[in-house]
Amino acid sequence: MYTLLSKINGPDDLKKLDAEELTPLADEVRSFLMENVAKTGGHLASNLGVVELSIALHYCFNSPKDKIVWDVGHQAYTHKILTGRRDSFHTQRCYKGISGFPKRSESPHDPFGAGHSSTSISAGLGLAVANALKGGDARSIAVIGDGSLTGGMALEALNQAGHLKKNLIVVLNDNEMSISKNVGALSSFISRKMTGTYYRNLKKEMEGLLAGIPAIGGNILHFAKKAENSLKGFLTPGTLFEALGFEYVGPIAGHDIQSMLAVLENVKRLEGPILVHVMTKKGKGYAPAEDMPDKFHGVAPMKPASAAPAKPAPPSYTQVFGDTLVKLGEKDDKILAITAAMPDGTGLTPFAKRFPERFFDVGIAEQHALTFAAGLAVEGFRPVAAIYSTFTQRAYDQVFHDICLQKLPVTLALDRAGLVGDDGPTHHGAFDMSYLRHLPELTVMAPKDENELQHMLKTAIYHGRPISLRYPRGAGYGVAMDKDPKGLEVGKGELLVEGSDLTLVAIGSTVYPALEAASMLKQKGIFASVVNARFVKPLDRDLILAQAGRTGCVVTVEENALMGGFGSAVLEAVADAGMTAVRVKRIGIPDKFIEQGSQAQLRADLGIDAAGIAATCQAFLQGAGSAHPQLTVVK
Ligand SMILES: Cc1ncc(C[n+]2csc(CCOP(=O)(O)OP(=O)(O)O)c2C)c(N)n1
Ligand SMILES: CC(=O)[C@@H](O)[C@H](O)COP(=O)(O)O
Ligand SMILES: [Mg+2]
Repeated sequence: MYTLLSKINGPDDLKKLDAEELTPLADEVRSFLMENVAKTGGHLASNLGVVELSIALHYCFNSPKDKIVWDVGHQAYTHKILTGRRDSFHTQRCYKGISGFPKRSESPHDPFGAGHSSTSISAGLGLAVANALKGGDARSIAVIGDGSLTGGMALEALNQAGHLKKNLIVVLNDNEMSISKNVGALSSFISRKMTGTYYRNLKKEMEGLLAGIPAIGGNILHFAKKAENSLKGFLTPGTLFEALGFEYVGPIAGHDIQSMLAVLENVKRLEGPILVHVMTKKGKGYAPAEDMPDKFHGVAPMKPASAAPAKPAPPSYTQVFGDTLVKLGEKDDKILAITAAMPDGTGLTPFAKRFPERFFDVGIAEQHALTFAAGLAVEGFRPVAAIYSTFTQRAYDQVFHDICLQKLPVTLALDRAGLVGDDGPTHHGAFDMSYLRHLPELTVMAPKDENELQHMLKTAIYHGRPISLRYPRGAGYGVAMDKDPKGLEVGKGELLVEGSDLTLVAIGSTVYPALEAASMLKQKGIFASVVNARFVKPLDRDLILAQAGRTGCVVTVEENALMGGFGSAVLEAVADAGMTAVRVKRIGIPDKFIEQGSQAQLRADLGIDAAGIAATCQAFLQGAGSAHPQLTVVK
């Protein structure tokens, strides 16, 4: 079935093929991709769109000597398949399998890791400058999508690259899509149709018009033809990139391998910064993905036809967030919603449809998103910025400098907080409770379930000061939802169970597992109190310290880094209160990066599931340390 692909164990094998064999190879790669992603899940449409481009790049350049850096890297499956990972590709994004993104530790053909967008040009430039400093002749190629080009870092890198004039090739993969339709002035400019049929029709009309002018028409037409290049240069994306010091090449057809080979062979011989503009179709080769590239950006593993129909899952935290925001938005037109290129992922699409004038997709621009929100808040609006926890790390200074320092009422809705699963270490929302709780003026909270999420969202929007709430990827518990969201008392937790032997203090996604652990412990004659802390800051010290004083033994649980996280806040409270007799044990994410795997598997590995919590409590009570082995270290 994969007669050509089976011969390729690296780029050197690829180069042994005749150029004419590359198109049938692309067909095989496409089938291989579909077959495997159907089993593992993953990023489909983006990868289908760059099969030919990936083959052309590896046919023309010499990886690993030449450095091919993929932006985000979610579209690097063909790159991986061609660089010695064909036979391990079935493990991509799986527990202990290969990563779904480029990873230096995985292959010499991955010169730079990725997962977060807009880093490839900076990294590619760094590699290029290093190569020049070493007197090398390797080429550095950054492959960036039109969506990722809307990230500020990309523009910062273009700016420096154009200035330095080092040998750097930027391949712009323009499919006019981010996850959803790409947005922004830059996107429409770089994909303008002046280079397509519209330009050709315009040219034909102009020629007819000029030729029709008596006597002098012929001369003017001759002049116009000579001026055409500058007209085309003026009207096409080249203008922008050439103004930044790049040689602009394109746009070229990104599914025509032969023409790409011709262009890339020429580009190889050019010096200085070059931008090759490649037009591709996201989802190419699979009609449903071509028609709905947003829906097929990320796909779950397909259930075998024989599998019993899955019972309907409870609404996800994301859905509850989105629906609650619409409900609150109906009553208050000061509520505005902001996303950084992820309307679907953050659940804001219903709000966008209902209130289009109060919804803003800023592109992959988290820093801008938060300062834009701060500007809106200055004028009395109630902006809600919905950004994944991990991507909010991009905008830490904006939270401090623009929101907290100015005490502005911006709501940070951090989705995908905690362990996200198959996307692995680049995407786990492992740090937000740590990187936010030390900022003055900011309230930090996390709901125990989807019903408490709706109440926390209302609490946040009407809090009138900087505030963040974080919630996990995936379904809620299917708990009964109160009819309307109601405000909570800020800084107040709740005592769920009272016990005498130890106090379990949990927050967010670890509250229900803590309750379950308490039941397990009760079977063993150990009676634990369970506190739903609700707030990392301000912590409900009265409640927690009262329970700590009663039992003398506290175990905290969080789906966040232990370093500076929620447990640290409890430790500080106990120490500040001088309660030297109270023993505290913290359960959470140790000082390591956590690899990919299912959320359930990773929670079990970390001991933040019910069984792990119960085991640690029992061991702690009996004076031992944690009952859980250390995590494998991510190399
Ligand atoms: C900093 C950051 N924000 C958001 C994301 C989520 N994300 C992953 S891919 C993507 C869209 C990328 O669009 P583009 O670069 O055009 O690639 P395509 O999928 O079209 O090939 C987004 C928003 C991310 N990976 N990193
Ligand atoms: C590559 C990328 O960053 C996004 O596609 C991300 O994988 C989406 O994550 P969710 O599947 O949790 O929305
Ligand atoms: Mg794109």
